[in-house]
Amino acid sequence: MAIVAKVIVDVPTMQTDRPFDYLVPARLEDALQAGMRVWVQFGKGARKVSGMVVSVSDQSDYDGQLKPLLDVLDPAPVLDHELLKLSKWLAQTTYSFWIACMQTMLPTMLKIDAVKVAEPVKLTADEQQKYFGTADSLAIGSLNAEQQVAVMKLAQAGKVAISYLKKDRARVKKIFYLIPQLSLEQAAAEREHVRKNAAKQLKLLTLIGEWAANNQHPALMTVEHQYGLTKPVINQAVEKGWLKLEGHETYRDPYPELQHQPLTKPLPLTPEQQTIVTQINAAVAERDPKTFLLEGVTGSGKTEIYLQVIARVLAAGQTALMLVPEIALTPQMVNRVKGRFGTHVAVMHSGLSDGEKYDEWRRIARGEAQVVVGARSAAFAPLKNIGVFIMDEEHETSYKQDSAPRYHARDVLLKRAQIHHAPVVLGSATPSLESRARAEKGVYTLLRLPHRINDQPLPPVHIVDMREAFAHGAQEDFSGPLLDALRIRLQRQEQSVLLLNRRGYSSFVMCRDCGYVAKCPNCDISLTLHMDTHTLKCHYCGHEEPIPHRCPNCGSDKIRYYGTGTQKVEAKLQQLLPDARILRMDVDTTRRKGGHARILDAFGDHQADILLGTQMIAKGLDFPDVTLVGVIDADTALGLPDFRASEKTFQLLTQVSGRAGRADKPGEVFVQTFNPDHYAIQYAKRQDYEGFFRQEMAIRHRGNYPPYFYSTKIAVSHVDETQAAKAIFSLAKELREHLSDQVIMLGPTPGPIARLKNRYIYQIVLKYKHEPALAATLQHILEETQQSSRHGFLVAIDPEPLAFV
Ligand SMILES: Nc1ncnc2c1ncn2[C@@H]1O[C@H](COP(=O)(O)OP(=O)(O)OP(=O)(O)O)[C@@H](O)[C@H]1O
Ligand SMILES: [Zn+2]
Ligand SMILES: [Zn+2]
Repeated sequence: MAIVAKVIVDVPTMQTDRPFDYLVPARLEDALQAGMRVWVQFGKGARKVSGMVVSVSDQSDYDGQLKPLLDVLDPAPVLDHELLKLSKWLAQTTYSFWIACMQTMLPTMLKIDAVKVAEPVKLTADEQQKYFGTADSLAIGSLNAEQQVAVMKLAQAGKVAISYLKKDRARVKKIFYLIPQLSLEQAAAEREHVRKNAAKQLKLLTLIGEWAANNQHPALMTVEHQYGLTKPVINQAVEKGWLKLEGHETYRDPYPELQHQPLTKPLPLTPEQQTIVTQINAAVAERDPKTFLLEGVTGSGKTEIYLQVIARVLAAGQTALMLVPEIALTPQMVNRVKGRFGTHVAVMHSGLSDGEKYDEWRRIARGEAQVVVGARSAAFAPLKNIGVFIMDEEHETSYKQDSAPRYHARDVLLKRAQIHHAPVVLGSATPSLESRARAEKGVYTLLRLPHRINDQPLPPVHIVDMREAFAHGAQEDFSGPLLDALRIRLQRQEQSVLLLNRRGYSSFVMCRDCGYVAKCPNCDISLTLHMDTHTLKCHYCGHEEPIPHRCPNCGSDKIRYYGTGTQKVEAKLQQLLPDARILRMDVDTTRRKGGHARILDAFGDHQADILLGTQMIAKGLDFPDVTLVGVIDADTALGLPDFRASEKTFQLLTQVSGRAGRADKPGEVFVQTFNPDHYAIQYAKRQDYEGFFRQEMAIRHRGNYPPYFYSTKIAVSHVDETQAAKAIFSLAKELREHLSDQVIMLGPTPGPIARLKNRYIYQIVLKYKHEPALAATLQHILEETQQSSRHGFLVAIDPEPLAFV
């Protein structure tokens, strides 16, 4: 009987988004398993493409002659049964291509596909610029689904060649060891045959004798360093048969400095902590996939709870998956988990090199690491037998991916929890409204830690009305009360943290004479200044140009940089407090690898009195001598047309306030604002999450916003604005026909960025409570646009978007 492999091919289009049957050649019959990548011939031209085996069967639904599968890429499955199942669920719930979802789950180095420009280049200058910029090749994995389709089309037109770069095996890092092939006596005898002036060879022979006698296999690297024996000398010895080189796979350790620290001991829990740990442990033991919402004020000891639950899970022979927001993956958090569980921990976040990521992934897949700490994409870590899922700072918006597949890591954890029969712990001092509302309804179990460890009070928060402050001679960004508080800290040799709540982290260029702002020629967005390369870049399409010295519009030379302003604020602060030692943390000072860690270490070391930074300083920092937190501009987000603006402001203020007075010295917070009476600011002053939750829920209820309503955003884009507009209106009509009249439709409107990568965007937001026909309707719309994609339409569907506009 023939064995058939069901393969999802790496051709991300709607028509190919299903398994195709291939005949498994006899030589592979025993070896082939689901979750392995393979080479197959596909389509009219019988192109060679890669694909993923999703199942192996002895039956085929296809009547024609099956093509044989060409080859396997992986010696073992890269996706196990659970992750394969998860990938299908992900594709359905995010309206994405199945193959794209599977690729999202794998580390970059396992993605074998890169697209290269064909030689000779047949792309028009426009196409070259649009897809490749100045590069001559690009990884197709770095493109979104729509771009991938576009590039595939270029490939079909023979304009670019697809070349598959398989790097993963070559990139396995190996350590070579020297295995003596001579005994002590043989080595001595061999010395007689060597020229007397060949000092290196004589030395090596002596060493070989010693290693043989002591049964040692020294590492090549050590031998080179310790004895100054160069590679040619050793290669010669290998040729002569004195030595053998043996390569052993090894891992890159992203945190070498943590290697030799003694492990920390669990702290004796407070009664509050103990009650919570007991409840979570009970669910772990009963394999109850329930969700806990751990609402604990800042500094209440949530992390210690996570660590003790993880310890319990490990003791039972299970594994643990813990997510933290990218921004909080400071060495502080990694230290705490690695410090407790040492080599059992694998870390996954974007700060690691591709090689490091790949190594950590392999350690997990092979069962060598049982605890995973990572950012969003670590939700797909290939752990087996997971005993608990933890998501710290569960309200963080970085858990939602804003390109396809548009998934939320929280949903992934909840789904995996069902498969593994394990509980989920969502922790935060300021839970998302969605999660807190679910706890209210009893869908999640609410656990609360209302007190700080050692019953330290939460720091008092003073609201400074900046309108008044300016009347009383405030110095630009600094009110009198904040400056006084800073001076007191300097006298007492205590530390302060200052938050500059500027929206976005980008800097731009503007002409002071005519107001011209440098904009991207392809997108409706200003270009971002990069001082390191001295260029202006578009973060959306990659367009890059030199910084102008004269205004291209009016010719004036008064063209200036504007930006987050941290540098300017720092200069002003230094002028006001000449003796203060200030550390600045923003995109510029953390751009280089490890920049983040260096600044935090220096601050922890008391090399500075004041840490001044953007949002990245608000989270997870635990410095005992910080007794003052200042927020320079609390309201920047409040003016945005975003229904989550109040929630985000409240969360940010509460989180950053939580950095003060965490140890025995009491803390104090100053929040400067132009809206002192705004409820988000008032509740943050009282650090009253529950109060804020109730008021905000009332407002969401009145506006029919989440969490009272579900929402989905649908965007259509086209290079021709009229076409895009027409398409969105016909799409709106179709949605109205198929959906109930309970659905609230916002739009059609132009997208928040009206043009991106030369495509005009129009959008619709749907709000609804229960709409069983929605998924099928959207799926149908996607299929339709695929048909019409030769007319250049692209549709993007975003379930539960972070923002409507
Ligand atoms: N049971 C305990 N006994 C003594 N100290 C503890 C205990 N639990 C936690 N701590 C200490 O209290 C401090 C605050 O705890 P932790 O950082 O875990 O709080 P958190 O709730 O995670 O804080 P945040 O949300 O603000 O980051 C830490 O320095 C921690 O080591
Ligand atoms: Zn100008
Ligand atoms: Zn652009």
